[in-house]
Order: sequence, then structure tokens, then C-alpha cells
Amino acid sequence: MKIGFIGAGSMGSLLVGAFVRAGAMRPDDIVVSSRTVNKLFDLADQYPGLQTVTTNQEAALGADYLFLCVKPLDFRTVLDEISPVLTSEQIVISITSPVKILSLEEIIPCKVAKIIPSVVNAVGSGASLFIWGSRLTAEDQAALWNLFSAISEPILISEEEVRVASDISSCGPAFLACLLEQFIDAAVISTGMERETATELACEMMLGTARLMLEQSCSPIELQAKVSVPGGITAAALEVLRKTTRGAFLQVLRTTHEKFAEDLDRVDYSLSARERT
Ligand SMILES: NC(=O)C1=CN([C@@H]2O[C@H](COP(=O)(O)OP(=O)(O)OC[C@H]3O[C@@H](n4cnc5c(N)ncnc54)[C@H](O)[C@@H]3O)[C@@H](O)[C@H]2O)C=CC1
Ligand SMILES: O=C(O)[C@@H]1CCC=N1
Repeated sequence: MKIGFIGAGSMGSLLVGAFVRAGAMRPDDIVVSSRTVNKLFDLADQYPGLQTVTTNQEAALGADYLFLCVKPLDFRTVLDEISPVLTSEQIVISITSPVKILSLEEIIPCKVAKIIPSVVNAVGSGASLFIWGSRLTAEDQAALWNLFSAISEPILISEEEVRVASDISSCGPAFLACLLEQFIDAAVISTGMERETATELACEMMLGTARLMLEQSCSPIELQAKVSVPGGITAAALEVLRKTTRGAFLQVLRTTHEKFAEDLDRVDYSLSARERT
């Protein structure tokens, strides 16, 4: 088994680490290339047996699975480099939303899957979003599903849903961390509580909130009702929170969707046949 990774940035390194720690991949099977060489050294140090290579072709050649963990506008360079060594039996996994499956299937002869991870997969948590390419067999799909089950909850989505699904699953940790940062800052500034204590309380609270919602099928509305004693403190504070945050996530999603539309155009252009000749 050979598993290639191209791009050892945040997500490439995170996926390697998560799969190895979960026992889903053996370092001896992994070959990584990346433009940033320091990150390759880090991976080689952390996972003895893992092979680092200096060209993307070496990572791609003969790989059973090949993970493309570069940014959308770097795809063209990478695909141009690796196309000559790719074959129809290989499975290429793209982890980025604006590169369409169809574009990849037009450019490379491989089987293709788009699988969008999340930083929280680093601790074996969160979802991974699956979009199947047309060439994958049922066995290929089962193997990929099984692989990602070791580090996440795989969820099948349509390509049309990829933006909003990634907004929640992949951007969401940053959005919630931003809100938590404000919550913690407020506690520290207004009461003098130790930041470390406030942070620990906030993390335990967030973990418990998610577990309660998942394990007891508790909706966000039900959860708010559970905590809000009629006429009590939470109900009064929730009024303030609702007023001050009303429409915030509509604006957040408008921003991600507008940026995504621009990215799609730029990526389509960079990958188009006219551009490639
Ligand atoms: N950061 C996140 O939470 C998530 C990121 N993604 C997607 O993952 C992709 C990578 O994101 P990050 O890892 O955060 O970015 P990053 O900037 O940390 O990593 C990208 C890596 O690609 C390497 N690279 C660039 N051009 C290359 C080339 N021609 N050949 C070989 N290596 C090359 C860079 O050296 C860098 O190490 C993006 O497309 C992003 O949309 C998907 C889900 C979540
Ligand atoms: O910020 C980004 O573009 C990527 C996509 C999903 C999470 N991070």
C-alpha cells in the first residue's frame, strides 16, 4: 500500500497525524511531498518510517490513494506535474471545496473523491464531508468511508451543498472559537477571573453542549429552554444575546458564499482547457 500526500500544511499534516494515531495508516505506507520543506522534516521526525520526497511526481507515482492538500489555486501546477504519472486505478482525494469533481475527472484519468475534513478531525471528532466522483466503485467508496470513519463522522453531501456544509463543519470551529474568545475575554476583563480557568470552563461547556445535543437529540431551542429558568438570569441574558447577534450568521454565510463564488471562477479559469494549452 502506498498513500501519497501532496501538501504538508495545516490539513495535510493534520490528516497524516490523525490517520496514523488512529491506526488507520502505517507511517511506512505514507509518502509526502510539499513546497514547504520544513513541514516535511517535522512529519518525518514525528512519524518514523514516513517517507518524504522532493517532487510531487514521486508522491503520486504508484500511490493507491493520493491526497491533494494544497490550496485551490495551486491545483493547476500540481496537476500539471503529476498528470503524466497518474493511472486509472489510482484514487485521488481532493480536500478543497472550490475544485469541482468534474474538472478533476476531465484533467486526470484517476478515480476521484472530494472529501472535506475539519481541524477537529485531529482529535477524532467532527464530520468529514463526502462527494463521490463518477469512477469510484462501491468497494472504493466503502474503503474511503471506512478510512475516514477512523478519524471522523463521514457525511455524504451533494456538490451543490459543499459551501454551506463546509461553513458549518470546517469553518465552524473557527467561528465558535471566535465567539468563545469574546466570552472568555468578557469573563476575564469584567470579573478578573483567571484566563486559564475561564478557558477550561468554556471548553468543557462546549464539549458538553455538543454531546447533549447529539446524545439526547436535544435541539438548540430545547437546550435554551432547559437552561432558562422562567424569569431567571439566563433568559434575561439570552434576550441581550439574541438582540446583539441577530443576523450575524446570515452575514457570515453571505461572506463565505460570495468569496466561494469568486474562488470557483478563478479555479475554473485556472483549470480550463484554454488556460492549460
Ligand atoms: N484549514 C482548514 O481547516 C481546512 C482546509 N481545507 C482545505 O485544505 C487545503 C489546504 O489548506 P491548509 O492545509 O489549511 O493550507 P496550508 O497553506 O497550511 O497548506 C498548503 C500546503 O500546500 C503546499 N503547497 C503549495 N503549493 C504546492 C505545490 N505546488 N506542490 C506541493 N506543495 C504545495 C504548501 O507548501 C503548504 O504546506 C485548502 O485547499 C483548504 O481549502 C479543507 C478543510 C479544512
Ligand atoms: O478558510 C478556508 O478557506 C478553509 C476552507 C474550510 C476551512 N478553511
